[in-house]
Amino acid sequence: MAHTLVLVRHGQSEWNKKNLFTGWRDVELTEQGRTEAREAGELMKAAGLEFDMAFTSALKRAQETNRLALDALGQSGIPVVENEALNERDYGDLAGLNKDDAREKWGEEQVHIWRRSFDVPPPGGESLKMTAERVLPYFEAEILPKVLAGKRVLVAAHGNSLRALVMQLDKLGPDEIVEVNIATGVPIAYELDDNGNVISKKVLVERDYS
Ligand SMILES: O=C(O)[C@@H](CO)OP(=O)(O)O
Repeated sequence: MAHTLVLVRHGQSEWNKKNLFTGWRDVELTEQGRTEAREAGELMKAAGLEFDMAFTSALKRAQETNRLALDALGQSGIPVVENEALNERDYGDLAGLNKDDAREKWGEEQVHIWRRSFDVPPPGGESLKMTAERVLPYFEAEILPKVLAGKRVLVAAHGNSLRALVMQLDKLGPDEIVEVNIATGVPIAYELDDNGNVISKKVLVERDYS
């Protein structure tokens, strides 16, 4: 039997729009972000997807995306579990800084290492590896067992918490995940087998990363 697991990153946030490092800062969606969230719901509906439950982070940009997508799907009544294990990676001292200003100050290469290396944390923050070390145990303990028990599950979260999940599901190494970017509001629909291995993966829309 094929099990349904769909990942969706939140829609554009106020700080995505302003090009600021965000991390655990609890910023709002923009109007465009709300539209992206509704469109994600419509895309999932058009793909024939339905859910029994949803997981989201403790941050409102993911929670609102989840809510708007489920509304658009006509599934706003399903149980939703919120947990900070699914939060964006903590950007530490970079949170609130402009990404272009940071490149000017520390150089293109250093900022790229902080943003996309696997195990180099930004100052005072979390690397992708550290993020994965809290996302994956939560996934294994709380999400995957529900999926394998037959629940169709939506996970609405963040660029880097979802990269950790994609790394695990797609069996990517540290050198491969650094190339993966997950755009706002894009549903990634997986079918898993009874052992949690991926049978199929569909990215429901192409969108540029921001
Ligand atoms: O600022 C952030 O929290 C993240 C996601 O928007 O940025 P990055 O593109 O560096 O992963």
